[in-house]
Amino acid sequence: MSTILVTGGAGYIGSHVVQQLSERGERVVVLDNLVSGFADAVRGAELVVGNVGDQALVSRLLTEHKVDAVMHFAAHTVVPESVRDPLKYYGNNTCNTRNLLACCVEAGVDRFIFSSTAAVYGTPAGGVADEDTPLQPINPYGSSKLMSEMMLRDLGTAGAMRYVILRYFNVAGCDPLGRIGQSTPNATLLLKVACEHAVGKRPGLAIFGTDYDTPDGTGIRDYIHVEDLAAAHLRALDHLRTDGESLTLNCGYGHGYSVREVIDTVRRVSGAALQVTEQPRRAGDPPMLIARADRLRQRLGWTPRHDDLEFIVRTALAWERHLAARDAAR
Ligand SMILES: NC(=O)c1ccc[n+]([C@@H]2O[C@H](COP(=O)([O-])OP(=O)(O)OC[C@H]3O[C@@H](n4cnc5c(N)ncnc54)[C@H](O)[C@@H]3O)[C@@H](O)[C@H]2O)c1
Ligand SMILES: O=c1ccn([C@@H]2O[C@H](COP(=O)(O)OP(=O)(O)O[C@H]3O[C@H](CO)[C@H](O)[C@H](O)[C@H]3O)[C@@H](O)[C@H]2O)c(=O)[nH]1
Repeated sequence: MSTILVTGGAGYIGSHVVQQLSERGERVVVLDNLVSGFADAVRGAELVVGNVGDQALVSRLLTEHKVDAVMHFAAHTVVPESVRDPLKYYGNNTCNTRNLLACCVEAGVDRFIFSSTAAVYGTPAGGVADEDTPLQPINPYGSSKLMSEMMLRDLGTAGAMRYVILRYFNVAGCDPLGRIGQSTPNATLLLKVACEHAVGKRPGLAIFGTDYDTPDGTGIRDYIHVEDLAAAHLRALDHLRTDGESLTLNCGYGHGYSVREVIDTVRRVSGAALQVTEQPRRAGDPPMLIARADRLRQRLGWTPRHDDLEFIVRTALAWERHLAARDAAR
Protein backbone atom coordinates (compact mmCIF):
# COMPACT_ATOMS: atom_id res chain seq x y z
CA MET A 1 0.00 0.00 0.00
CA SER A 2 1.35 3.42 -0.89
CA THR A 3 1.68 6.34 1.47
CA ILE A 4 0.95 10.05 1.30
CA LEU A 5 3.61 12.37 2.66
CA VAL A 6 1.95 15.35 4.31
CA THR A 7 4.32 18.19 5.14
CA GLY A 8 3.02 20.58 7.79
CA GLY A 9 0.48 17.95 8.88
CA ALA A 10 0.73 19.04 12.52
CA GLY A 11 -0.59 22.50 11.63
CA TYR A 12 -4.13 23.82 11.50
CA ILE A 13 -5.20 22.86 7.99
CA GLY A 14 -2.79 19.94 7.50
CA SER A 15 -4.04 18.18 10.64
CA HIS A 16 -7.64 18.33 9.42
CA VAL A 17 -6.59 16.84 6.08
CA VAL A 18 -4.56 14.10 7.79
CA GLN A 19 -7.57 13.21 9.93
CA GLN A 20 -9.82 12.90 6.86
CA LEU A 21 -7.19 10.86 5.02
CA SER A 22 -6.73 8.43 7.90
CA GLU A 23 -10.50 8.13 8.37
CA ARG A 24 -10.65 7.04 4.74
CA GLY A 25 -8.05 4.38 5.41
CA GLU A 26 -5.10 6.09 3.68
CA ARG A 27 -1.62 5.51 5.01
CA VAL A 28 -0.05 8.86 5.91
CA VAL A 29 3.33 10.03 7.13
CA VAL A 30 3.57 13.59 8.42
CA LEU A 31 6.77 15.63 8.24
CA ASP A 32 6.61 18.69 10.48
CA ASN A 33 9.24 20.61 12.44
CA LEU A 34 6.58 21.88 14.88
CA VAL A 35 7.52 25.57 14.45
CA SER A 36 3.81 26.37 14.47
CA GLY A 37 2.29 22.90 14.67
CA PHE A 38 1.46 20.50 17.50
CA ALA A 39 2.37 16.83 17.78
CA ASP A 40 -0.97 15.98 19.39
CA ALA A 41 -2.85 17.38 16.38
CA VAL A 42 -1.60 14.47 14.25
CA ARG A 43 -4.26 11.78 14.40
CA GLY A 44 -4.03 8.45 12.65
CA ALA A 45 -0.61 9.01 11.12
CA GLU A 46 3.06 8.71 11.91
CA LEU A 47 4.74 12.02 12.75
CA VAL A 48 8.35 12.57 11.76
CA VAL A 49 9.74 15.73 13.35
CA GLY A 50 12.04 17.37 10.83
CA ASN A 51 12.52 20.07 8.25
CA VAL A 52 10.94 19.85 4.84
CA GLY A 53 14.12 21.38 3.37
CA ASP A 54 16.24 18.50 4.67
CA GLN A 55 16.77 16.61 1.41
CA ALA A 56 18.42 13.56 2.97
CA LEU A 57 15.50 13.09 5.34
CA VAL A 58 12.84 13.72 2.70
CA SER A 59 14.48 11.34 0.20
CA ARG A 60 14.62 8.63 2.84
CA LEU A 61 10.95 9.11 3.74
CA LEU A 62 9.85 9.01 0.11
CA THR A 63 11.53 5.67 -0.56
CA GLU A 64 11.12 3.96 2.82
CA HIS A 65 7.38 4.72 2.95
CA LYS A 66 6.74 4.07 -0.76
CA VAL A 67 5.21 7.53 -1.08
CA ASP A 68 2.97 7.98 -4.13
CA ALA A 69 1.77 11.54 -3.48
CA VAL A 70 2.83 14.58 -1.51
CA MET A 71 0.59 17.19 0.11
CA HIS A 72 2.67 20.23 0.97
CA PHE A 73 1.30 22.47 3.73
CA ALA A 74 4.54 23.34 5.55
CA ALA A 75 5.10 27.08 5.42
CA HIS A 76 5.26 30.28 7.38
CA THR A 77 1.91 32.03 7.03
CA VAL A 78 1.85 35.43 8.75
CA VAL A 79 1.56 38.19 6.18
CA PRO A 80 2.86 41.16 8.28
CA GLU A 81 5.83 39.08 9.43
CA SER A 82 6.66 38.34 5.78
CA VAL A 83 6.84 42.09 5.15
CA ARG A 84 9.27 42.58 8.06
CA ASP A 85 11.39 39.49 7.31
CA PRO A 86 10.97 38.52 3.65
CA LEU A 87 13.95 36.17 3.46
CA LYS A 88 12.46 34.02 6.20
CA TYR A 89 9.48 33.51 3.88
CA TYR A 90 11.45 32.97 0.68
CA GLY A 91 13.68 30.55 2.61
CA ASN A 92 10.95 28.41 4.13
CA ASN A 93 8.19 28.75 1.58
CA THR A 94 10.15 28.92 -1.66
CA CYS A 95 13.64 27.42 -1.16
CA ASN A 96 12.38 24.53 0.98
CA THR A 97 9.65 23.82 -1.55
CA ARG A 98 12.33 23.70 -4.24
CA ASN A 99 14.29 21.14 -2.19
CA LEU A 100 11.18 19.07 -1.57
CA LEU A 101 10.35 19.08 -5.27
CA ALA A 102 13.91 18.03 -6.14
CA CYS A 103 13.55 15.00 -3.85
CA CYS A 104 10.20 14.12 -5.44
CA VAL A 105 11.61 14.30 -8.95
CA GLU A 106 14.60 12.19 -7.97
CA ALA A 107 12.38 9.56 -6.33
CA GLY A 108 9.86 9.56 -9.20
CA VAL A 109 7.01 10.83 -6.99
CA ASP A 110 4.96 12.77 -9.49
CA ARG A 111 1.70 13.65 -7.69
CA PHE A 112 1.81 16.86 -5.72
CA ILE A 113 -0.89 18.89 -3.97
CA PHE A 114 0.16 22.37 -2.97
CA SER A 115 -1.31 24.81 -0.43
CA SER A 116 -1.40 28.14 -2.19
CA THR A 117 -3.32 31.24 -1.24
CA ALA A 118 -5.60 33.99 -2.46
CA ALA A 119 -2.69 36.26 -1.57
CA VAL A 120 -1.21 35.44 -5.03
CA TYR A 121 -3.89 37.73 -6.54
CA GLY A 122 -3.03 40.78 -4.45
CA THR A 123 -5.84 43.27 -4.85
CA PRO A 124 -7.93 42.02 -7.78
CA ALA A 125 -10.16 44.49 -9.61
CA GLY A 126 -13.72 44.25 -8.33
CA GLY A 127 -12.66 42.10 -5.37
CA VAL A 128 -13.46 38.81 -7.11
CA ALA A 129 -10.75 36.49 -8.46
CA ASP A 130 -11.01 33.52 -10.79
CA GLU A 131 -7.99 31.38 -11.53
CA ASP A 132 -7.09 33.46 -14.58
CA THR A 133 -7.09 36.77 -12.70
CA PRO A 134 -3.62 38.35 -12.96
CA LEU A 135 -1.22 37.21 -10.26
CA GLN A 136 0.07 40.29 -8.50
CA PRO A 137 0.93 39.52 -4.88
CA ILE A 138 1.45 42.57 -2.71
CA ASN A 139 3.46 40.97 0.08
CA PRO A 140 6.40 38.53 0.35
CA TYR A 141 4.13 35.77 1.69
CA GLY A 142 2.07 35.85 -1.50
CA SER A 143 5.20 36.11 -3.66
CA SER A 144 6.86 33.19 -1.90
CA LYS A 145 3.81 31.04 -2.67
CA LEU A 146 3.57 32.24 -6.26
CA MET A 147 7.20 31.23 -6.86
CA SER A 148 6.35 27.73 -5.68
CA GLU A 149 3.39 27.66 -8.05
CA MET A 150 5.77 28.61 -10.88
CA MET A 151 8.15 25.77 -10.06
CA LEU A 152 5.25 23.34 -10.17
CA ARG A 153 3.99 24.73 -13.46
CA ASP A 154 7.45 24.40 -15.01
CA LEU A 155 7.93 20.86 -13.69
CA GLY A 156 4.54 20.04 -15.18
CA THR A 157 5.64 21.39 -18.55
CA ALA A 158 8.81 19.33 -18.28
CA GLY A 159 6.68 16.22 -17.71
CA ALA A 160 8.18 15.60 -14.27
CA MET A 161 5.11 16.32 -12.12
CA ARG A 162 1.33 16.39 -12.08
CA TYR A 163 -0.04 18.75 -9.49
CA VAL A 164 -3.11 20.35 -8.02
CA ILE A 165 -2.52 23.87 -6.75
CA LEU A 166 -5.24 24.86 -4.29
CA ARG A 167 -5.54 28.59 -3.68
CA TYR A 168 -7.23 28.90 -0.30
CA PHE A 169 -9.25 31.98 0.56
CA ASN A 170 -9.97 32.58 4.27
CA VAL A 171 -9.91 29.25 6.05
CA ALA A 172 -11.83 29.05 9.32
CA GLY A 173 -13.64 26.73 11.72
CA CYS A 174 -12.53 23.43 13.22
CA ASP A 175 -13.35 19.74 13.35
CA PRO A 176 -17.08 19.63 14.23
CA LEU A 177 -16.38 16.75 16.65
CA GLY A 178 -13.87 18.92 18.52
CA ARG A 179 -10.92 16.52 18.25
CA ILE A 180 -8.56 19.01 16.61
CA GLY A 181 -8.64 22.73 15.88
CA GLN A 182 -6.67 25.89 15.30
CA SER A 183 -4.17 26.30 18.12
CA THR A 184 -1.82 28.81 16.44
CA PRO A 185 -0.29 31.09 19.09
CA ASN A 186 -0.39 34.89 18.58
CA ALA A 187 -3.10 34.52 15.96
CA THR A 188 -3.87 37.48 13.71
CA LEU A 189 -6.78 36.05 11.70
CA LEU A 190 -10.12 37.74 12.37
CA LEU A 191 -12.23 34.74 13.26
CA LYS A 192 -9.66 33.23 15.59
CA VAL A 193 -8.99 36.59 17.27
CA ALA A 194 -12.73 37.21 17.75
CA CYS A 195 -13.26 33.75 19.28
CA GLU A 196 -10.27 34.24 21.59
CA HIS A 197 -11.83 37.49 22.80
CA ALA A 198 -15.22 35.81 23.24
CA VAL A 199 -13.70 33.24 25.63
CA GLY A 200 -11.80 35.94 27.56
CA LYS A 201 -8.31 35.29 26.20
CA ARG A 202 -8.04 38.83 24.78
CA PRO A 203 -9.35 42.04 26.30
CA GLY A 204 -10.83 43.35 23.06
CA LEU A 205 -11.06 43.22 19.32
CA ALA A 206 -10.31 45.78 16.61
CA ILE A 207 -11.97 46.36 13.27
CA PHE A 208 -9.26 47.41 10.84
CA GLY A 209 -10.93 49.92 8.54
CA THR A 210 -14.54 51.11 8.53
CA ASP A 211 -14.31 53.35 5.46
CA TYR A 212 -14.05 50.77 2.69
CA ASP A 213 -16.36 51.01 -0.27
CA THR A 214 -18.44 48.06 0.96
CA PRO A 215 -22.03 48.03 2.27
CA ASP A 216 -21.03 48.43 5.94
CA GLY A 217 -17.60 49.98 5.35
CA THR A 218 -15.59 46.95 6.55
CA GLY A 219 -13.55 44.39 4.61
CA ILE A 220 -15.27 41.44 2.97
CA ARG A 221 -13.74 37.94 2.75
CA ASP A 222 -14.73 34.49 1.51
CA TYR A 223 -14.57 32.23 4.61
CA ILE A 224 -14.34 28.49 3.88
CA HIS A 225 -14.77 25.84 6.58
CA VAL A 226 -11.59 23.83 7.07
CA GLU A 227 -13.49 20.53 6.72
CA ASP A 228 -14.75 21.50 3.26
CA LEU A 229 -11.25 22.58 2.32
CA ALA A 230 -9.84 19.27 3.59
CA ALA A 231 -12.38 17.38 1.49
CA ALA A 232 -11.11 19.21 -1.61
CA HIS A 233 -7.64 17.79 -0.91
CA LEU A 234 -8.94 14.22 -0.91
CA ARG A 235 -10.69 14.89 -4.20
CA ALA A 236 -7.48 16.37 -5.61
CA LEU A 237 -5.62 13.22 -4.59
CA ASP A 238 -8.20 11.01 -6.32
CA HIS A 239 -7.94 13.19 -9.42
CA LEU A 240 -4.18 12.75 -9.63
CA ARG A 241 -4.37 9.03 -8.88
CA THR A 242 -6.76 8.55 -11.79
CA ASP A 243 -4.30 10.26 -14.12
CA GLY A 244 -6.07 13.62 -14.07
CA GLU A 245 -4.23 16.57 -15.51
CA SER A 246 -2.58 19.32 -13.47
CA LEU A 247 -5.02 21.88 -12.10
CA THR A 248 -5.01 25.22 -10.32
CA LEU A 249 -8.18 25.81 -8.30
CA ASN A 250 -9.58 28.49 -6.05
CA CYS A 251 -10.96 27.22 -2.75
CA GLY A 252 -13.77 29.36 -1.39
CA TYR A 253 -17.56 29.48 -1.38
CA GLY A 254 -17.91 32.29 -3.92
CA HIS A 255 -19.48 34.78 -1.52
CA GLY A 256 -18.30 36.71 1.47
CA TYR A 257 -18.97 38.32 4.82
CA SER A 258 -17.88 41.65 6.20
CA VAL A 259 -15.81 42.07 9.35
CA ARG A 260 -18.91 43.39 11.13
CA GLU A 261 -20.96 40.37 10.03
CA VAL A 262 -18.28 38.02 11.37
CA ILE A 263 -18.11 39.86 14.69
CA ASP A 264 -21.90 39.96 15.00
CA THR A 265 -22.04 36.22 14.42
CA VAL A 266 -19.38 35.56 17.07
CA ARG A 267 -21.33 37.80 19.46
CA ARG A 268 -24.60 36.00 18.77
CA VAL A 269 -23.18 32.46 18.92
CA SER A 270 -21.05 33.07 22.02
CA GLY A 271 -23.46 35.30 23.92
CA ALA A 272 -20.43 37.38 24.97
CA ALA A 273 -20.49 41.18 25.12
CA LEU A 274 -17.58 41.90 22.80
CA GLN A 275 -15.46 45.02 23.24
CA VAL A 276 -14.92 46.22 19.68
CA THR A 277 -12.89 49.28 18.67
CA GLU A 278 -12.69 50.83 15.22
CA GLN A 279 -9.16 51.36 13.94
CA PRO A 280 -7.60 52.56 10.69
CA ARG A 281 -7.16 50.19 7.78
CA ARG A 282 -4.42 47.57 8.10
CA ALA A 283 -1.72 48.08 5.46
CA GLY A 284 -2.05 45.83 2.44
CA ASP A 285 -5.64 44.69 3.08
CA PRO A 286 -7.86 44.62 -0.02
CA PRO A 287 -11.44 45.85 0.58
CA MET A 288 -12.93 42.63 -0.76
CA LEU A 289 -11.53 39.22 -1.71
CA ILE A 290 -13.96 36.61 -2.98
CA ALA A 291 -13.29 33.43 -4.92
CA ARG A 292 -14.90 32.55 -8.17
CA ALA A 293 -14.84 28.89 -7.26
CA ASP A 294 -16.81 27.14 -10.02
CA ARG A 295 -13.75 25.34 -11.31
CA LEU A 296 -13.24 23.43 -8.05
CA ARG A 297 -16.80 22.13 -8.24
CA GLN A 298 -16.61 21.32 -11.93
CA ARG A 299 -13.19 19.70 -12.06
CA LEU A 300 -13.20 17.79 -8.76
CA GLY A 301 -16.94 17.30 -8.23
CA TRP A 302 -16.58 19.03 -4.85
CA THR A 303 -19.63 20.38 -3.07
CA PRO A 304 -19.43 22.28 0.20
CA ARG A 305 -21.15 20.88 3.28
CA HIS A 306 -20.60 23.74 5.71
CA ASP A 307 -21.28 26.93 3.74
CA ASP A 308 -22.74 28.60 6.82
CA LEU A 309 -20.98 31.32 8.82
CA GLU A 310 -22.80 30.39 12.00
CA PHE A 311 -21.59 26.79 11.75
CA ILE A 312 -18.03 27.99 11.07
CA VAL A 313 -18.16 30.20 14.17
CA ARG A 314 -19.73 27.48 16.34
CA THR A 315 -16.94 25.03 15.57
CA ALA A 316 -14.20 27.67 16.02
CA LEU A 317 -15.69 28.81 19.30
CA ALA A 318 -16.02 25.26 20.64
CA TRP A 319 -12.32 24.72 20.01
CA GLU A 320 -11.44 28.03 21.68
CA ARG A 321 -13.44 27.00 24.75
CA HIS A 322 -11.59 23.69 24.79
CA LEU A 323 -8.23 25.50 24.69
CA ALA A 324 -9.31 27.91 27.45
CA ALA A 325 -10.45 25.03 29.70
CA ARG A 326 -7.18 23.19 29.05
CA ASP A 327 -5.12 26.28 29.90
CA ALA A 328 -7.14 26.90 33.05
CA ALA A 329 -6.51 23.33 34.21
CA ARG A 330 -2.72 23.73 33.87
N1 LIG B 1 -4.92 29.54 7.29
C1 LIG B 1 -5.28 30.13 6.14
O1 LIG B 1 -6.28 30.87 6.11
C2 LIG B 1 -4.49 29.90 4.89
C3 LIG B 1 -4.90 30.58 3.73
C4 LIG B 1 -4.20 30.35 2.55
C5 LIG B 1 -3.14 29.44 2.50
N2 LIG B 1 -2.74 28.80 3.63
C6 LIG B 1 -1.62 27.85 3.53
O2 LIG B 1 -2.00 26.62 4.11
C7 LIG B 1 -0.86 25.95 4.68
C8 LIG B 1 -1.18 25.56 6.10
O3 LIG B 1 -1.46 26.74 6.85
P1 LIG B 1 -2.00 26.67 8.34
O4 LIG B 1 -2.95 27.79 8.51
O5 LIG B 1 -2.41 25.30 8.67
O6 LIG B 1 -0.67 27.07 9.14
P2 LIG B 1 0.05 26.35 10.35
O7 LIG B 1 1.14 27.26 10.79
O8 LIG B 1 -0.92 25.90 11.38
O9 LIG B 1 0.68 25.06 9.66
C9 LIG B 1 1.93 25.04 9.02
C10 LIG B 1 2.67 23.79 9.50
O10 LIG B 1 3.91 23.69 8.80
C11 LIG B 1 4.93 23.38 9.73
N3 LIG B 1 6.19 23.85 9.14
C12 LIG B 1 6.52 25.12 8.81
N4 LIG B 1 7.75 25.16 8.26
C13 LIG B 1 8.19 23.87 8.21
C14 LIG B 1 9.38 23.25 7.74
N5 LIG B 1 10.38 23.96 7.20
N6 LIG B 1 9.49 21.91 7.85
C15 LIG B 1 8.49 21.16 8.39
N7 LIG B 1 7.36 21.69 8.86
C16 LIG B 1 7.20 23.04 8.77
C17 LIG B 1 4.51 24.07 11.01
O11 LIG B 1 5.12 23.52 12.18
C18 LIG B 1 3.01 23.85 10.98
O12 LIG B 1 2.65 22.64 11.62
C19 LIG B 1 0.30 26.93 4.53
O13 LIG B 1 1.06 26.56 3.41
C20 LIG B 1 -0.39 28.27 4.30
O14 LIG B 1 0.42 29.13 3.56
C21 LIG B 1 -3.39 29.01 4.84
O1 LIG C 1 -8.17 41.65 14.33
C1 LIG C 1 -8.56 41.74 13.15
C2 LIG C 1 -8.10 40.87 12.13
C3 LIG C 1 -8.55 41.06 10.83
N1 LIG C 1 -9.45 42.06 10.54
C4 LIG C 1 -9.98 42.19 9.18
O2 LIG C 1 -10.62 40.97 8.87
C5 LIG C 1 -10.47 40.66 7.48
C6 LIG C 1 -9.81 39.28 7.36
O3 LIG C 1 -8.47 39.38 7.84
P1 LIG C 1 -7.61 38.09 8.25
O4 LIG C 1 -6.37 38.59 8.90
O5 LIG C 1 -8.48 37.16 9.02
O6 LIG C 1 -7.28 37.37 6.87
P2 LIG C 1 -6.72 38.00 5.47
O7 LIG C 1 -7.89 38.33 4.66
O8 LIG C 1 -5.69 39.01 5.74
O9 LIG C 1 -6.05 36.69 4.82
C7 LIG C 1 -4.75 36.65 4.21
O10 LIG C 1 -3.85 36.00 4.99
C8 LIG C 1 -4.16 34.63 5.26
C9 LIG C 1 -3.03 34.06 6.03
O11 LIG C 1 -2.67 34.86 7.08
C10 LIG C 1 -4.37 33.82 4.00
O12 LIG C 1 -3.17 33.58 3.32
C11 LIG C 1 -5.32 34.52 3.10
O13 LIG C 1 -5.37 33.81 1.86
C12 LIG C 1 -4.84 35.92 2.89
O14 LIG C 1 -5.70 36.61 2.03
C13 LIG C 1 -9.65 41.79 6.89
O15 LIG C 1 -10.54 42.72 6.34
C14 LIG C 1 -8.95 42.41 8.10
O16 LIG C 1 -8.67 43.77 7.97
C15 LIG C 1 -9.91 42.92 11.53
O17 LIG C 1 -10.69 43.81 11.27
N2 LIG C 1 -9.45 42.74 12.80
